[in-house]
Amino acid sequence: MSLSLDALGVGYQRSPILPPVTATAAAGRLTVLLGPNGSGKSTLLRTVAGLQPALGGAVRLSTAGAEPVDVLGMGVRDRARRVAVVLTDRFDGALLTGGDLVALGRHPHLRVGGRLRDADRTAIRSALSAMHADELADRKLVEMSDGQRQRVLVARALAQEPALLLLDEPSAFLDAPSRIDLLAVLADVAAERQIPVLVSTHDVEAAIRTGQDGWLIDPAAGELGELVTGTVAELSRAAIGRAFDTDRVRFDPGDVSFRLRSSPLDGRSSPERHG
Ligand SMILES: Nc1ncnc2c1ncn2[C@@H]1O[C@H](COP(=O)(O)OP(=O)(O)OP(=O)(O)O)[C@@H](O)[C@H]1O
Repeated sequence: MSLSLDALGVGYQRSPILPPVTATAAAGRLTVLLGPNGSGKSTLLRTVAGLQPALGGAVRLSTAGAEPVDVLGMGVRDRARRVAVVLTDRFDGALLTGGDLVALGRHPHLRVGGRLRDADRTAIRSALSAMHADELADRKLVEMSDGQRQRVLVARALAQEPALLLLDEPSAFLDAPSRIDLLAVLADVAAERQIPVLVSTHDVEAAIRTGQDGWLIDPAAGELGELVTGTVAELSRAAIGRAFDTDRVRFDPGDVSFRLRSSPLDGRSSPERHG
């Protein structure tokens, strides 16, 4: 199952914020969506997910040997079965347990009456396990760290058993090691489930270390910006710098990090210890 955008029109009130987007995200691979603040990552993801109207074009899911299906033309219930979305909004359900929350992911698959069956319980367990969150099944959300809560939110999306997983900035509240770890787990999920996983992130360094393919929005290219695609290694060589560099900060592809053009740390040898 791969995702392809065909001249997808992205914008608000009929005004595009990007040129028509044509790109693919392969099954089994983690595709990271990168771009500076305000470049259009969330708007693009929301449009792919069908959460806001496309200004034109198509979003298709293709499986080898079968006709591609048009995501934007699907009914709401059908789309909920195939496309899972994790957004940045804080989840308001603090008294639910992790298991309760993940069970909500089964909702599109339940029959009238909404009782969980064995297959649903298996999907819930497998989603928690894929996110290394088995021990959170009985813990209340209010008693979880941001990182634990994020894993359970992603597990809820996996419990949908989607053909496509979309995540908007899932690592926003996480520390640096947890950000890398979450992206690495998402790469495993893509490989194990053989689905495309498309994730937007501000953490370019973690994305390059863990992602496989990238979609990069370069807002300075052309009138409306440009979407550049490639492997993360290809993007990091020049395109990341073109999109993100400023007068004061530049991306160093050699050690995959942003640096001040003149750093106050230049010439300092090691931290001083006190006490
Ligand atoms: N509801 C809206 N109506 C009109 N324009 C909007 C709306 N929401 C966002 N925009 C504009 O669309 C552009 C892209 O915003 P978007 O939130 O998609 O960018 P982003 O790359 O996700 O940003 P960030 O990295 O800061 O989260 C911005 O210029 C923004 O001002």
